[in-house]
Amino acid sequence: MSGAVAAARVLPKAVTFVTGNAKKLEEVRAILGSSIPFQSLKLDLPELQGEPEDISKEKARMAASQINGPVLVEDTCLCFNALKGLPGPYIKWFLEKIGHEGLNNLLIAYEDKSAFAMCIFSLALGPEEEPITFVGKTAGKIVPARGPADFGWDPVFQPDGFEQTYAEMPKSEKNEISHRARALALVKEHFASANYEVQSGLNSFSSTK
Ligand SMILES: Nc1ncnc2c1ncn2[C@H]1C[C@H](O)[C@@H](COP(=O)(O)OP(=O)(O)OP(=O)(O)O)O1
Ligand SMILES: [Mg+2]
Repeated sequence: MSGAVAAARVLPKAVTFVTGNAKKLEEVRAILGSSIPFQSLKLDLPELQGEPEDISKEKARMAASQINGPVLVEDTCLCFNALKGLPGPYIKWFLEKIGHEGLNNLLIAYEDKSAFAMCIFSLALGPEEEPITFVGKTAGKIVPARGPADFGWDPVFQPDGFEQTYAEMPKSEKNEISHRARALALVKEHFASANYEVQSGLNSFSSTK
């Protein structure tokens, strides 16, 4: 389904962004501002296996059936080109087990330190609906950790064209070029053209401008 839907689609309630990661939520709020009204819910959804887009879609299906309403979820991958895209969606466990140094060590045998950060949002309008995906990528390279270590692998990812790692960059700058910002730009475009109407109790709003 593309973003160009003519008839207004009534959603029973506002979209819920489901994540167990407070930092992700913080970035999504900072990037979206008030452009898309959403609520959030902290739920630890299972970490699935497979191709990144399938993982994100399945995550949305699970969240939509738990919430019984429209949901937005996001799955983040860090893909090393020398390793044909791994750790990819498994970056969470790699980071947890081997840390920043271990991530660098994975590439010791390779000259190619290039990588890309990828963020895949999936929007499911309800439990029985096929999720729509929005993919954002930012190319860069893996470097020894620099900068504050308060968000995941930010200290070891240096985006192309910048001298700083994600962790060293001012948040506002990161939020302009990040994989998450690029995916959210597509989410915004979709909401701007999809003509959703939300009805929840006394409140209602339309996603069109
Ligand atoms: N922008 C980012 N910069 C650095 N690290 C990130 C970023 N986004 C996510 N991470 C980390 C957090 C996780 O360890 C891993 C992504 O795994 P993922 O399953 O998408 O997140 P999560 O399990 O923390 O939240 P969720 O509940 O939304 O799945 O990468
Ligand atoms: Mg997760």
